[in-house]
Amino acid sequence: MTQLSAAQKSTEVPASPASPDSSKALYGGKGTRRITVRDITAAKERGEKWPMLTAYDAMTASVFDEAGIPVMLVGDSAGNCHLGYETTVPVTLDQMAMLSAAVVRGTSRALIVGDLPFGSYQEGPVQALRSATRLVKEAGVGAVKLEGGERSLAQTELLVQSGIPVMSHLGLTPQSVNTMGYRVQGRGDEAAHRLLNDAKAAQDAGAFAVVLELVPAELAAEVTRSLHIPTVGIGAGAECDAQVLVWTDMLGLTGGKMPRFVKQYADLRGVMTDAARAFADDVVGGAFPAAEHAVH
Ligand SMILES: Nc1nc(=O)c2c([nH]1)NC[C@@H]1CN(c3ccc(C(=O)N[C@@H](CCC(=O)O)C(=O)O)cc3)CN21
Ligand SMILES: CC(C)C(=O)C(=O)O
Ligand SMILES: [Mg+2]
Repeated sequence: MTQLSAAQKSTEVPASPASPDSSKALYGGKGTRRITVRDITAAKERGEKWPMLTAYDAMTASVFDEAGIPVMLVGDSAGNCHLGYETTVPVTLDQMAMLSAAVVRGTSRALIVGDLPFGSYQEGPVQALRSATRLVKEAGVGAVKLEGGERSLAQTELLVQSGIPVMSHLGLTPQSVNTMGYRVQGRGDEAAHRLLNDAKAAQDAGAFAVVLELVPAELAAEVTRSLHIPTVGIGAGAECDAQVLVWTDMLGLTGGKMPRFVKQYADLRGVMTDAARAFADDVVGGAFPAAEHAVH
């Protein structure tokens, strides 16, 4: 066995609560192995905030992985943002399996969460287990997400008992657009109480995290304080443990009217439009290909 140097030994001294061990951080930490749901649980205990982005393909996912994004969601928002549908409702489990597999292949560090699409878990726990098992075995996801608290309780329990980590999704649940519409959820005492109950039910059923979509910030803060699992906000204020955005919204690729919770960090749509026009102009004008692009 090799002797540890003094410097190596000193890194093993447990961090005091006053100076949290930043080497373990989900974002900006030193870890290189793939993140697990246990790392997510530990982050809540440290009071650490973390970012999540959606991804639908290997290349985009590899960029976010290299940027250090610790958790990626293969969202059924792929319906809108990748497949050209109006809503997430038509998305199939076959499509989610294909996209999830690509995102897993494109990443080495992020925890990949696969969204269970509409119709793949509503029939009951057995259907949910069959669907989630496909995403785990065929695509290699580390966890799945499903919409609903109380109404998806039996599904969450069976998946967790079977060894599949579950992220729950409450508030605006887009798969229920035909009954709920796209509206803020949890406004008013009764609705707020129902949401808090749903969150606790998801936690008790074994969920490792809960997405809160379009929920009043004060209510999301209360849920965050009440749970020992992290809350992941989207339009749910700053007090959530984590934040998620749809990647094409965040990078300005989606186009059209954005939900007000979106912050745009780039203008990919503008960049790509300009590049496509520059290429087209070069082809039409004869500037491309130049001599160095030809083979002889
Ligand atoms: N591109 C994209 N981004 C998303 O965030 C997203 C999807 N697609 N598809 C799946 C769901 C659907 N989501 C949505 C869809 C619409 C609103 C929306 O219309 N919000 C309005 C009104 C809210 C209200 O005041 O009640 C808003 O201005 O935020 C919000 C979230 C979030 N998800
Ligand atoms: C917006 C997030 C939470 C989602 O469910 C999705 O992208 O499908
Ligand atoms: Mg979704």
